[in-house]
Amino acid sequence: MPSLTSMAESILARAKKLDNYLEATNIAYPSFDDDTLDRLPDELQDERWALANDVNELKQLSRGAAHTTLDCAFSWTDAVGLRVVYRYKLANTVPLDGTASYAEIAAASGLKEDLCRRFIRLAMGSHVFTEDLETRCVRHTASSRLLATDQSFYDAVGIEIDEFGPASSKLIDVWEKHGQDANEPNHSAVSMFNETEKTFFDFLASQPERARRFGGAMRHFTKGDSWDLRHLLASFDWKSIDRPGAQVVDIGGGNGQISQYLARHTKHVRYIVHDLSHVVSQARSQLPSDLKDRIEFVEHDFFTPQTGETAPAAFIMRYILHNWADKYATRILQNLVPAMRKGTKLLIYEYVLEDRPVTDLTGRFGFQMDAIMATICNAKERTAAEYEHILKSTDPRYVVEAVCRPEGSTMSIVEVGWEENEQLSH
Ligand SMILES: C[S@@+](CC[C@H](N)C(=O)[O-])C[C@H]1O[C@@H](n2cnc3c(N)ncnc32)[C@H](O)[C@@H]1O
Repeated sequence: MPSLTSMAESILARAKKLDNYLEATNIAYPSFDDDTLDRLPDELQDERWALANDVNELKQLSRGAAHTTLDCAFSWTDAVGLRVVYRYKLANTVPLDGTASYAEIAAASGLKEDLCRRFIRLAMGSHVFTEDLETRCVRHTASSRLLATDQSFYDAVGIEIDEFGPASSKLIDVWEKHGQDANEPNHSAVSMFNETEKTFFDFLASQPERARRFGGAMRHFTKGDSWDLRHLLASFDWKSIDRPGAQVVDIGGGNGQISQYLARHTKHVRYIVHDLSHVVSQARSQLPSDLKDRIEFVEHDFFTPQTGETAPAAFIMRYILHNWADKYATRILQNLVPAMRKGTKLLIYEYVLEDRPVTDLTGRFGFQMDAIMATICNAKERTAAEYEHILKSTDPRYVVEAVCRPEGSTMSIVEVGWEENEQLSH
């Protein structure tokens, strides 16, 4: 491990770089009131995240082993403070540019004044709100102001703190009841927590406000450059299949977001979006008219085999396999086999998990997603080796040809080919 001084020097060098930019462009230094680092250009954003990672390492070393572990153990207390703020919409009870007394917050929210004071002060430990020391009134910080003004940010906080977090308390109970290889989506921690035998998505279908929140949260989480679909273009040689007559089948393609984007960036390929009937009928009616000759929506349950009459140039799946345990992921892959031919590609567009421990704050996201997938549907994020394993165990003719994560992208493409090998096919 480097010395504390050399770690601090590296932090200093990064901080200076950011300060230099802020000073040169007359942007204020960041404060808890104004997150000015959001205004850094793309090329300096990486420096900002590197600074946060370095500071986090130094913080953990200086807190020491016991305190760092206890910080993690106590993190539920921060979460519960934020949950109270979320549930009682406390951010909306404080004027954006003024202050509110605890009595006013209590009157506006319906939460007892004493509880408002205690839980808001708990949240203040994470710089969600601050208090005017003279008047003892509450004022916004950048974080609480975001909660009051950005609905998808509010939804993202809500889904974690009010849905997934509490449900995760049932994860171990699920393993004890259904076994450690529990893989039924309707026996998940979310299902147990909500006392239902429904899957999370079926359950959401009967809860319009929670379904809306889920959609808002997903929009927030997929904002930003690292999620930009241009990375999908850089992950695969689309020109290699962009010829007259070529078809790409978008398995579980939802409203066709991926197909629409690809249709606008390829010339000839036709996109066939497969999904369940209720999704298809809605998606069809929302398809922009200029894409009607390039995109077709077809009802197809991916737990039934492809007909195999025509072999598409490629199948693509985004956010499909990570929703399913290996048992089901294998069935989905098995059902493509009748349509696979030499030259057909299967493009799995997913978060591909690192096969090593990751401590940096950005890279840990994949492991956090993995915990979420376990909680909501007994599913998982997978490493490249795990993708290879489920493909090979489904059918040895599947061959992983590349795993590509373009620079700056969160998502990767696992590019899979099909080997028509006489010996294997008999
Ligand atoms: C997480 S969404 C991903 C949607 C789309 N691939 C995207 O990336 O925008 C999962 C999709 O799988 C679809 N789905 C779930 N079960 C299915 C099944 N048995 N057959 C076909 N589609 C299914 C859902 O309706 C939903 O559109």
